[in-house]
Amino acid sequence: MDTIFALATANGKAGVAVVRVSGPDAFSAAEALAGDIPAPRRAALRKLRDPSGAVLDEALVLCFASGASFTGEPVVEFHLHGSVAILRSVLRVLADLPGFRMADPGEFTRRALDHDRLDLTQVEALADLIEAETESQRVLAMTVFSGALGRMVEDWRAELIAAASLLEVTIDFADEEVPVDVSDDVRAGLLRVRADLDRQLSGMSAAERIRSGFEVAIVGRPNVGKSSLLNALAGRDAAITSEHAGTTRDVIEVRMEIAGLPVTLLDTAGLREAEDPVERLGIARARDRADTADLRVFLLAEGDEPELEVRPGDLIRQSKADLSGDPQAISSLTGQGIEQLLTDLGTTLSERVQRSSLATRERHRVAFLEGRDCLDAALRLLDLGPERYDVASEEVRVAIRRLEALIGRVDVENLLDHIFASFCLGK
Ligand SMILES: Nc1nc2c(c(=O)[nH]1)N(C=O)[C@@H](CNc1ccc(C(=O)N[C@@H](CCC(=O)O)C(=O)O)cc1)CN2
Ligand SMILES: Nc1nc2c(ncn2[C@@H]2O[C@H](COP(=O)(O)OP(=O)(O)OP(=O)(O)O)[C@@H](O)[C@H]2O)c(=O)[nH]1
Ligand SMILES: [Mg+2]
Repeated sequence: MDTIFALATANGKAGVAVVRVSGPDAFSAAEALAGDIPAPRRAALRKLRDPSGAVLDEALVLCFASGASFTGEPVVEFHLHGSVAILRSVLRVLADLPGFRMADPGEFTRRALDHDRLDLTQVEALADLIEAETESQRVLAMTVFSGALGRMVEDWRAELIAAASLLEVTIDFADEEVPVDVSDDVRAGLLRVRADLDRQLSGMSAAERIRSGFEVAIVGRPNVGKSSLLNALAGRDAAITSEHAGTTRDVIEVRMEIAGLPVTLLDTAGLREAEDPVERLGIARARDRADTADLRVFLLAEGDEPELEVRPGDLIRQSKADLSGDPQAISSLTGQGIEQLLTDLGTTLSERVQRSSLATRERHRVAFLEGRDCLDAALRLLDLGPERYDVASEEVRVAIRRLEALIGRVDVENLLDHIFASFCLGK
């Protein structure tokens, strides 16, 4: 097996840059560059030299023994001064060591998976953790990274194995005169797992929103102040505003965090019967995006009615409070009601992620659905009586395999490339 190395920290100038080395010969990198192998888990200050003896940097060297590292392999870290030139010189020395090569993106984590340091759900969660930009994303990713989904799958697995074994014992003793009816116990076990699967499935859209974010569209007639509101909510001048009705044509997107949740705010073209063909295209886009958004903020001038269907959770506000003097209205000019609108958006969105599942990905959903189908089939067979117990237990075994694929217990080679494709170099 190759020994791999890569910059583990972000590219470019920095206070400190960490180069990570993992593999059977990792310690020889410490020897080659630092002259000795510091005691494991003790950061040691060393002059790093190239083979000619020239000093490349004065750095911290940190070794992890095989079986007690992130990857499970011997690992050496060089904590360098974050200079592009130092980094290049150190990487060159490493590349010249026999059996050493640059790591592929995600390859350290892949080795951690291969050495059972992480299960597949934890690998995915690690990718999410690194991508996390909001508080809710960090909390969800951290929960799964701590192994919560993996433990849940292990519990289901244990419950299902117990059920299948009960059935199989009954089959084995079918000829003997021991009339034990196991069907109630088996049914209870299958139903427990089934209920958990249902709960996870119904919480998936919330989890997906935490991962990918909510879309909130600001809609209303031209000139009511939608773009001004977008700018006020985002706290920056993201969209052009003007006194001309029909200013906004394309959908303007602004990413922000509301109540710890990732939100994309959409500013849209004002809705009206327009003559101008470009404006008409903009309005068609506005309608489409408002329709698919998770939530709409209807911004109205005095006397306006919402132009589109108002769905549960949608917010309706009157604009330009400073002109109307209406204490219920909001004003992007004075800021009246803007904080409250953010609070209301946060409350509405938070309610939607209350019962988030731990499963966030399509492959989780597919495994849950397939597992549940097998359990349903098993439950139906169970009702047909002991002659069908063998087929029922086979269905339970298939359910177990489907769920095992979640944590990578069964062969998932073909999945790995897909999962690791999203990793950054050095992870
Ligand atoms: N410098 C540095 N910081 C880092 C990492 C790293 O690799 N290097 N990590 C990497 O992403 C994270 C920490 N993750 C780690 C996970 C496990 C082990 C480890 O050595 N595990 C052993 C021993 C456990 C123990 O002593 O408690 C083990 O699990 O057997 C080290 C780091 C975040 N910070
Ligand atoms: N007095 C006052 N004027 C506002 C307020 N909000 C927006 N305006 C003004 O109203 C005009 C229209 O604002 P925009 O934000 O461009 O309106 P819009 O809804 O995006 O308009 P379209 O893009 O054409 O659909 C501009 O002149 C803004 O300065 C407000 O709260 N108070
Ligand atoms: Mg506008």
